[in-house]
Amino acid sequence: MCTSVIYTVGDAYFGRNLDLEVSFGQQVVIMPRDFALHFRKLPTIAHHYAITGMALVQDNYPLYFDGANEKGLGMAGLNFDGPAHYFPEQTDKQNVTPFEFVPYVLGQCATVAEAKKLLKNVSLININFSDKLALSPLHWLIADKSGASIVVESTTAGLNVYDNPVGVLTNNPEFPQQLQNLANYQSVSPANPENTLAVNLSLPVYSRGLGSHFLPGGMDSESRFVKVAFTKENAPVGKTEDENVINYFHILHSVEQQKGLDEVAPNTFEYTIYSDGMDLTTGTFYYTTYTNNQINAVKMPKDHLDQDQLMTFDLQDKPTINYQN
Ligand SMILES: C[C@H](CCC(=O)NCCS(=O)(=O)O)[C@H]1CC[C@H]2[C@@H]3[C@H](O)C[C@@H]4C[C@H](O)CC[C@]4(C)[C@H]3C[C@H](O)[C@]12C
Repeated sequence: MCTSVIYTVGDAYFGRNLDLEVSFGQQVVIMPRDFALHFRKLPTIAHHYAITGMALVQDNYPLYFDGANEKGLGMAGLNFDGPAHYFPEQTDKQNVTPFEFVPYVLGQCATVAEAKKLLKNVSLININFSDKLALSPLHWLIADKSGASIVVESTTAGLNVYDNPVGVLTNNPEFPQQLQNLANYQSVSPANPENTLAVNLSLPVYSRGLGSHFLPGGMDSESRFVKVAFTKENAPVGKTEDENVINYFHILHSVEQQKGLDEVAPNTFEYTIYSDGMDLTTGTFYYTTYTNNQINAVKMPKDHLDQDQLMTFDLQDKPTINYQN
């Protein structure tokens, strides 16, 4: 499972938890403006917006899991196994394969409004990256620094683009059902509850936090959607970048998966391999990993973006314990 959020507090922070049982060897990858973007069925884009994100580089091609561009538009791909459907090539469409989709959008669009326009004529097609790397069934959260966000889901019905009033995405079911399910939890609150069950009964408020008693806490996609929406909507607004980055990671870590809790095959457990987020105004990319809770950061080198070579940064995965004696 995975979770992606946009947290808007002056600057906006966008990113995700990557939850899986195996790591792909991903790195932080900066794609500068002149890195030639080749497509299977579309003309090459020679000059585009620069992108920073988490990607697996294969044959000098960055397969982005998530990222954001220099204009403050972010995009993350999350598992959508079952409903996801990709199409054969269509003559009247911009045919994009899912592994090209993140750079296709982030390379050309500065805002969610621009992305919506671009998506009007896009079809996601079923062409694998290679024999070894088949397509993944994904859906995507796209968000910009104004806080606007959309969800893109390619199903047998076609390419569905939904406005996202919550600014979060997890996995199945389809996005409209996630919103419908969220409505079931509207009485959950950070405040102590009022007794509306039976006003003549004296019910003690025996614990702090009783307003969130019915907040789901499971690893499943619907539970994480509700929990992260609650955490994000009630997150404080910090006064500094440090405070907001810390708030942001607390939101993502509220739905992180610890090893041992989500068995996907006998004795194999999905866990949160990394959590990341970009400040969509400054372009600084932050991340933590399962073994290293220290927040690491890679700045967008704004004066060195007019070039054509990828910049890669290995994940800092070693535990950092600050021994005090
Ligand atoms: C598995 C990842 C999504 C995490 C997630 O949602 N997990 C939940 C699993 S489940 O619902 O509980 O089954 C997705 C996100 C981005 C994906 C990667 C990116 O799309 C980039 C390439 C695309 C290639 O076609 C396949 C390898 C790949 C490198 C993908 C592997 C994998 O499918 C990734 C890493």
